Amino acid sequence: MAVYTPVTSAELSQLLADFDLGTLSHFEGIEGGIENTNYFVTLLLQGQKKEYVLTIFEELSFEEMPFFVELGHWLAERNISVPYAIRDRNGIALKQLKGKPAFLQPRFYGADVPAAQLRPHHCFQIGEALARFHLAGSDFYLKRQAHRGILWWRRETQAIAHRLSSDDADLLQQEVLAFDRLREANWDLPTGVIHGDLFHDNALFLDDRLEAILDMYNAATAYQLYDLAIVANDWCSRPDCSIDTERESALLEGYAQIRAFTADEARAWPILTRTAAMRFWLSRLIPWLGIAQASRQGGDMKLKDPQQYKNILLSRLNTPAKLG
Ligand SMILES: Nc1ncnc2c1ncn2[C@@H]1O[C@H](COP(=O)(O)OP(=O)(O)OP(=O)(O)O)[C@@H](O)[C@H]1O
Ligand SMILES: N[C@@H](CCO)C(=O)O
Repeated sequence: MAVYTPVTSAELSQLLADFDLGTLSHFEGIEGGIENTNYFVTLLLQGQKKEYVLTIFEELSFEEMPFFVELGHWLAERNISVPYAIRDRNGIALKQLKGKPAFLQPRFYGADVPAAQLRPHHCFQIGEALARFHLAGSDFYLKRQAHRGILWWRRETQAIAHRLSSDDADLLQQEVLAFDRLREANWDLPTGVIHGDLFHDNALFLDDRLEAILDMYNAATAYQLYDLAIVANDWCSRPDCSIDTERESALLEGYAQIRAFTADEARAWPILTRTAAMRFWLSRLIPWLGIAQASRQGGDMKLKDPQQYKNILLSRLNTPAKLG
């Protein structure tokens, strides 16, 4: 259960008093997420019920929030189907609940597709949607360094090395260095706002059509192809962590029909699929080792399996990914 911050109906009603969306009819915690607390909130306005989602941010500070609030508005205004923070009657979208940043957003319908049911047509659609997201976000006026990006993985691989086998520590370090070399090469790798965590559980499908992309709180300014690599590793890997090339081809085809790849992106693809695997191996390892989970109170932190991402990395090393 991932409701880390409990709220009462009185607290919620107080927040809702700033909006003209109606009165509180019902609310319930959403199980499933691991980073933030989410509630489905049903409001009654002129006899009609309408549903929203309230997110309370467990890790992001108030200072970090404007990037995400603005990004949601920016993308939604460009017809990208993502949640955005609803402004109250004074134009304020970012709220405070229990001392934490919070906002209310429209509810989307549909469900994520379980990993075992992902097919090429899902991958094709998410590829198209990600390319549209990248194009819409390419001139977004705010920039953000990923909080689990290059500085973080350089620092953390050093910090945890003594807790790992020397083979694992070397493997992480090898991929950190491979990304450093890629950056130094100054290849033509389009940069812009990326989603940063577009796993299949962050996409809703309705009647087999992609309805919305959720959970943009790892968004940052980075290589667009790196974002696609994150998607490929999650959406296109089999239970044994090998890559399903049929799904991966569909993903790349869907993406490329919206935004064509550069020649340098084709060269960078095998490296970035490994970087993306290293990033999630590391972010899963840290809580697994019991190092960093200070901000969670009142709920159990759900741990994801680091070994899966180590195996995806090994799979990417054994069979380098190809673009085109
Ligand atoms: N706007 C929305 N409309 C419909 N459902 C939503 C919306 N926002 C969140 N949800 C539901 O809440 C779940 C958790 O949301 P989200 O992925 O943003 O949380 P999180 O804690 O940041 O998760 P993660 O584990 O991916 O980091 C989603 O999987 C989805 O079921
Ligand atoms: N998608 C991440 C967790 C949320 O950031 C993972 O599977 O490790």
